[in-house]
Amino acid sequence: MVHGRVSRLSVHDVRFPTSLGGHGSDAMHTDPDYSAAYVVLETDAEDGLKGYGITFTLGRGTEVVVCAVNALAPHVLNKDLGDIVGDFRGFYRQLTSDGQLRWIGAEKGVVHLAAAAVLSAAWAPWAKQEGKPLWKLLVDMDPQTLVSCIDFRYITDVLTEEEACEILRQSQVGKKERVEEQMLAHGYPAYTMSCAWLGHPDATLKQLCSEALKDSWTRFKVKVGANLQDDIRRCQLIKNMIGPEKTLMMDANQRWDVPEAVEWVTKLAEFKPLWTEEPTSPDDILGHAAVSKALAPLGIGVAIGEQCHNRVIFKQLLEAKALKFLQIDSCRLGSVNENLSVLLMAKKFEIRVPWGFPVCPHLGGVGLCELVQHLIMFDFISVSASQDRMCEYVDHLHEHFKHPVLIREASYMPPKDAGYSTEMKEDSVKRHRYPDGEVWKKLLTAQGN
Ligand SMILES: C[C@H](O)[C@@H](O)[C@@H](O)[C@H](O)C(=O)O
Ligand SMILES: [Mg+2]
Repeated sequence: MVHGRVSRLSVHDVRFPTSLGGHGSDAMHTDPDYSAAYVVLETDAEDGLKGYGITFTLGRGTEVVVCAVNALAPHVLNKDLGDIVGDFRGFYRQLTSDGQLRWIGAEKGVVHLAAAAVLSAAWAPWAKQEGKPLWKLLVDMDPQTLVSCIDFRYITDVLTEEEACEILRQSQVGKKERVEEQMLAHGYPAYTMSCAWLGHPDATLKQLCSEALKDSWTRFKVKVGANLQDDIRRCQLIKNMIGPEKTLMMDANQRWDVPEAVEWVTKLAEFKPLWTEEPTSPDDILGHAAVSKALAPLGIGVAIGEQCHNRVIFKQLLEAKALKFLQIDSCRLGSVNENLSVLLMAKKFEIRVPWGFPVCPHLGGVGLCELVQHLIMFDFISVSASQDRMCEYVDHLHEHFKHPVLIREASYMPPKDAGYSTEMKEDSVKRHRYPDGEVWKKLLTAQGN
């Protein structure tokens, strides 16, 4: 079991100027600078153990998340990591139920993003001291211990602790084969979002798409939603390049009202997208149900999740059959703890619909690929055992991580290094710290700031 008392919490505002190249841009987030509130927990453990946690942001506003992390610090400081992970449910509850801070949450928005980073910073050393990558730590954990990390508050009407344990027990069958014959041999299938950000001109889109085809990618997502004529032109362009056999998905990032979403996507139906992502506000469960119902006859599913605050929203989306593809996000939800509850709920709800709510996580951001890869490995091996899932991939900023993702033949290969892959390179953090890192000093001076 992990040990070491948390002696210091530091949190860094780390930003990458991705907006300069239009990378990461969509119909609502036109100039994202992929950024992170990066948490480092130092301990008094003799091995010099540190915990690294990350939450993804878009540039401005990272300083607000940094503030929220600092506000949560008293819940972590001077605690023994063994006590934290030994009662992970209690620690999750403590962070998310702070009697004053919960008023500006609770379990949503900035404080929840901050809680996710702190929780991840506690998961990372646990895996590290056990000498396992996080996915393996989860896969090897006995069901009782695993569910003891989950806060079931607000979801016991659809998933109890006993049911969650039962799901995990049942999926013991075939686990060894899923690890060895599937994940270690072939990895977890992925799709690429890197070619078709909204701010990419057509020439860039073409070039990136042809490179992706050469690299064996068979599934592509394109940003839509700002201008219908542009969408038609860009979808046509991609479809011409990838051909009818390869898969296309569309992502509107909450741009439309409900009727507008149905009308707009119907006009793009000729490109046969597998899904339309975030057609409208992520808070509008019934709106998504209406869009799902209207688009089902066209064979287009609804995907949503990257801005769904917490497990309660997912519970409702599942109950209302408002989505077809469920997109967890390792930082939007309360780290591994809350993601586990959503994975298990998706499994529980599987029997309600013929398509079974495939979990296809969100990864468009810095560090998300590094984190979520652990969750999908665990999901496939210990929960879903389902072959018809895929995970997003974006080809940005991996070089800043100590243990970057490894993609082979358009699949995520299981990470081998012990830990949660959350640690960034010291030099990258130093150079990209906002506003005093060398990269920003130069940029801000050039902009006359
Ligand atoms: C601002 C971000 O890049 C988003 O556009 C991105 O996360 C996106 O929605 C995605 O699905 O990858
Ligand atoms: Mg998206």
